[in-house]
Amino acid sequence: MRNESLKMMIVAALFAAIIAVAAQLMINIPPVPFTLMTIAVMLTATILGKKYGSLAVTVYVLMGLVGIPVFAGMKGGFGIILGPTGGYLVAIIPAALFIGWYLEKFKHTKVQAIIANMIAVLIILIIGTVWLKVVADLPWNGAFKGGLLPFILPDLAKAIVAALLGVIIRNRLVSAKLI
Ligand SMILES: O=C(O)CCCC[C@@H]1SC[C@@H]2NC(=O)N[C@@H]21
Repeated sequence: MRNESLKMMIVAALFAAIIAVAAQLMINIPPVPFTLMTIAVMLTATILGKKYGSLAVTVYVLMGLVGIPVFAGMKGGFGIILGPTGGYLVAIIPAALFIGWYLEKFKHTKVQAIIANMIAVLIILIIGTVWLKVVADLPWNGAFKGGLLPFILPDLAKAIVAALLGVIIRNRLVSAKLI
């Protein structure tokens, strides 16, 4: 394995750990917790790009899947993925892929990063809410009230913060040849 890919895999593992920590910064508002996991996912994808950003997010989900308590509230295991909040956890992988793909196509400017991160938030919230509706057997308005409405504005704000910070951090890491 080339040194460069080994270095990027280590960086991706570090970011997976950062996502795990951010997921614990949460407020329990059943049925779905408010958590900083999403901002960490968006930062990761904005900084690392499509390949290593989505790798870091996938490693995070896989760690939880095998039972490491990295999901919100220090939970882990396959049951969480199959449960009411599993859709958000599955959705962060395509969301990270989307951010990386979009920024590779349209360049890493702050405006493009805000657009990419806002679309990613919608991907996470739409998949998560549909999953919540089906798994928790809620009516559509119950799923919207519990799974989408409380998060839409805070998560769009997180998208803006992640985009602005992500572009700055990425530029610094690229200049320092760290990524
Ligand atoms: O069980 C988990 O670890 C997943 C929690 C998912 C929380 C979702 S992600 C999108 C939305 N924004 C939040 O702050 N919370 C929900």
